[in-house]
Amino acid sequence: MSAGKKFREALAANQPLQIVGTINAYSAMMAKRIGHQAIYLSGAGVANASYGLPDLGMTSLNDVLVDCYRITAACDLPLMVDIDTGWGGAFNIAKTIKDMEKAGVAAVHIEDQVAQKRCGHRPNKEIVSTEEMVDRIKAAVDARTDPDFFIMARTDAFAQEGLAAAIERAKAYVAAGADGIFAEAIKTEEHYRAFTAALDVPVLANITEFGQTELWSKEQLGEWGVAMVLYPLSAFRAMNKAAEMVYQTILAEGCQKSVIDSMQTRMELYDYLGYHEYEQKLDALFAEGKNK
Ligand SMILES: C[C@](O)(C(=O)O)[C@H](CC(=O)O)C(=O)O
Ligand SMILES: [Mg+2]
Repeated sequence: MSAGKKFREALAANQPLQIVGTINAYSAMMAKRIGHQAIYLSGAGVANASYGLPDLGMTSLNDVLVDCYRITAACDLPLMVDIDTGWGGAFNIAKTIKDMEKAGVAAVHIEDQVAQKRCGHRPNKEIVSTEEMVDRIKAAVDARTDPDFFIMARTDAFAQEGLAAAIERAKAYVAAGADGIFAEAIKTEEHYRAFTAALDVPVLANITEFGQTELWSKEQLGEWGVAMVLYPLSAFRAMNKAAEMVYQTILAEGCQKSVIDSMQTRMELYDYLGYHEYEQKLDALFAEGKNK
């Protein structure tokens, strides 16, 4: 089954579908074992974690692809990827889609900000015209080879143009072939209800922390018609805080004993990795060698 098909099945089976950010291959393995159905590679996450850069459109297609390959090699959950503005004009966007499919990605979202983009929850975002975004979507849709590969349009228009204009844009994006709509940085129950009522494609709510959106629950969002709930950087933020505490403690106390309880144990780590199965195979191979 293709990655795109897996994503669509997960979407049909879960209302709404929770999609958790997995900053690396190992996080993706943990998310799967814990029972999640879909995972996400954040554009901000790649910029921040893999390159030490802010989320300002400075990472390239190839920078993001490296992380896609690592994650899809380690975990077979459907992966949604943030492709920012698609990295260029129609040809570039087509290449992005083809490369994402080849990397085993299930779904992407492409946004209507200018190339010099910002995080969706920051002020002073600039957006392109509806026509330009429609062209981006058409280029993406035309380029896919798997009809199940899921192409979502993200609109950042709410902040600048308001609710009605953002919904009009979303409608135009759906008419251009978008399979779903990511309504970025909308704020209230009324906003979500207005989006989901106006559109007949799945709508995604980005429940990112410390931004514009309240941390609405999956149940609340589901009632308002939302089909996908995204937690792009939740685990990453928690990892960072834990790491910060460990670095500080080692320096301040000369020892890590006081923070040992915040650490995943060696056994837990090995369990997620299937370390013992590998080790047993190795032992068996060695034993065979000795019997000869
Ligand atoms: C979803 C997002 O595009 C991302 O790159 O993860 C970000 C998340 C964030 O900065 O909290 C966004 O622009 O919303
Ligand atoms: Mg992003």
